[in-house]
Amino acid sequence: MTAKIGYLGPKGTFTKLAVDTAFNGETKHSFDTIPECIDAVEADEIDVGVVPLENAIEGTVQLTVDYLVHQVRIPIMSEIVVPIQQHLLVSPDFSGALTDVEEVHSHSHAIAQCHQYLHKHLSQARLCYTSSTGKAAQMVSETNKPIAAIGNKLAAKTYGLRMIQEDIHDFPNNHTRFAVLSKNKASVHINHSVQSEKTTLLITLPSDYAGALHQVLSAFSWRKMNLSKIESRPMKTGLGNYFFIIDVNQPYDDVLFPGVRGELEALGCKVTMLGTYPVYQMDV
Ligand SMILES: O=C(O)C(=O)C[C@]1(C(=O)O)C=C[C@@H](O)C=C1
Repeated sequence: MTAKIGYLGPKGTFTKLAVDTAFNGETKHSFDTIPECIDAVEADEIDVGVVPLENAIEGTVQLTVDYLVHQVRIPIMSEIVVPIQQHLLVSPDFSGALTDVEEVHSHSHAIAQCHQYLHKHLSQARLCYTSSTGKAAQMVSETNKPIAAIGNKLAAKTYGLRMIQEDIHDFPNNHTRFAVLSKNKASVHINHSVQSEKTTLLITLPSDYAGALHQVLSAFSWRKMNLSKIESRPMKTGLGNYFFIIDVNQPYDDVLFPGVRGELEALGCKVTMLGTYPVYQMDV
């Protein structure tokens, strides 16, 4: 049976670009928000959900991480990494200069990736945040007002917009990681070569004491387990309470990971695995 793939939509988002590159043949369903997409996987309305996880310039997509940690626990089955190029999109009828643009619409992450450009060239324009870059492009296509969207070439094509300025992101090596979420591994078919394997752990420390994080990291370090990311997020139980999300650059195994878990649990930590999965780096 063909898997149903959900993504942060509407058409023309970077998530849709990632989904189109990674999956072919499957049916694709657009969701307006990240929580709606994750909820649909949880409710078995779709088999797979694809949502943004982290951008090279702006960092973690907090909404995705917090939703996966606090609301709905669905394993990460794969990670897709795609290059990100942000363009300034206007209606084909817009004939003014950049200084005539009154508003710039986009997703907060896309706006953040272009802060310097906006500061230098569009300081008069009001910044308006949308649920995705595709949504911003759709809005620009539906009005006669002198407004612009930040988005990709697919959005320009999908909504018939003109790219008034290409490549407006502030740093060149721009990529975003997308999480492929599913309850069932068999639903995820990505026909690309695997670049690496990763395991993401959620670790809660028992209480704030000197050297706690050092002890946690030691459990990985003396086993020579390479970490590619460590990030703390509030537990939402009060100021000063954090959990850590740790990416380990290797797949789960039956010796090292149980060893780490046992050691950390002996220290009073709680360890939860958010996924052990292949990473696919793609050109879109
Ligand atoms: O709005 C989109 O196009 C998305 O897919 C979301 C998102 C993000 O959340 O980071 C994805 C990639 C880009 O970094 C900008 C926006």
